[in-house]
Amino acid sequence: ADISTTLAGVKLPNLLFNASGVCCQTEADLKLMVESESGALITKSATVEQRDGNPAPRYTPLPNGIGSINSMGLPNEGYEYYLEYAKKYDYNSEKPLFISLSGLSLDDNVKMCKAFVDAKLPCVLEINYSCPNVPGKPQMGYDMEAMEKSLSVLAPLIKKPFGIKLPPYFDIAHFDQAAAVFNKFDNLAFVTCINSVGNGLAIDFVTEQALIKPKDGFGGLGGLMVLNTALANVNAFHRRLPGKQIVGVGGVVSGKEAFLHVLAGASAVQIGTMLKEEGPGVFARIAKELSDIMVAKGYKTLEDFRGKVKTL
Ligand SMILES: O=C(O)c1[nH]c(=O)[nH]c(=O)c1Cl
Repeated sequence: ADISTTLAGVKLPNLLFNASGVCCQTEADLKLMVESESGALITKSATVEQRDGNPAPRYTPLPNGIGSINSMGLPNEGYEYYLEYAKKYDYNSEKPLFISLSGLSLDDNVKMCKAFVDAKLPCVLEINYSCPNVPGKPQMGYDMEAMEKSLSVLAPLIKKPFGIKLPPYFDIAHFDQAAAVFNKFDNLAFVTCINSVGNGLAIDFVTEQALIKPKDGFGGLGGLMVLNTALANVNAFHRRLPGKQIVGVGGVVSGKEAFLHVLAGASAVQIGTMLKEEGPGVFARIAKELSDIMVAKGYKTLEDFRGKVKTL
């Protein structure tokens, strides 16, 4: 079956790629993504300066495949590293490049976006409004006014289609309020839902210790356990953002969850925890599983079922 897609005007040979943060901090990581069967790749969220991030242990999978917890603390090589990578990238390859930016202030985001705009590159920007793990920095995604202010500056600056990475919302009024902001920006081409479910706490029963070191063990939750919150956010914004696209992320462990994300409205699907645990081979596996599901159900393309979740 045909699992190709288009996102922000660029063609992806298949709808799967990495969630920013996983397998994408260094050129070596990104090379693995280029060599994988993913349909695209996205870089680790960049800040103006290089960051070491939080002390380890700062990521761990959770027992029984239910997911993961992380409090990485935005470790990255600094935006100029990713700008250089974007300048060297082979845009004739069939795999488009996405760049994640997560400035610690609006000025930082302006500085980084300007640099990418001035470089006139084909890569697509995804602005991260939802990092839950920088101590002292509440995430923008839960501050509608701050997001609107940021977008009112960045959207005209970026000019071409771009996306934003959102935290999960849990209240219908918040879906409504967030969509009202996003619908004001025509070149906001897609929203990526969801980032990790912020500030969970994983405790080891035997040792009675938190599993990760930063923030008293508090960190973002990912993996299968967040699937149903992810599907809700994908569908809520699919219903509320006519003319925009949704990138679905959260809980994709097989072709089945990728299928459900498309059914909920996703135009592309990112994989985080499963990529971290299984490695880049996950893309070939899930691509085949999804294609087999589509054949079994009689669907030829993603358009045949995108957003067609039935209600009772
Ligand atoms: O701690 C992190 O680096 C991190 N971790 C996440 O789960 N989401 C993010 O957006 C970021 Cl920036």
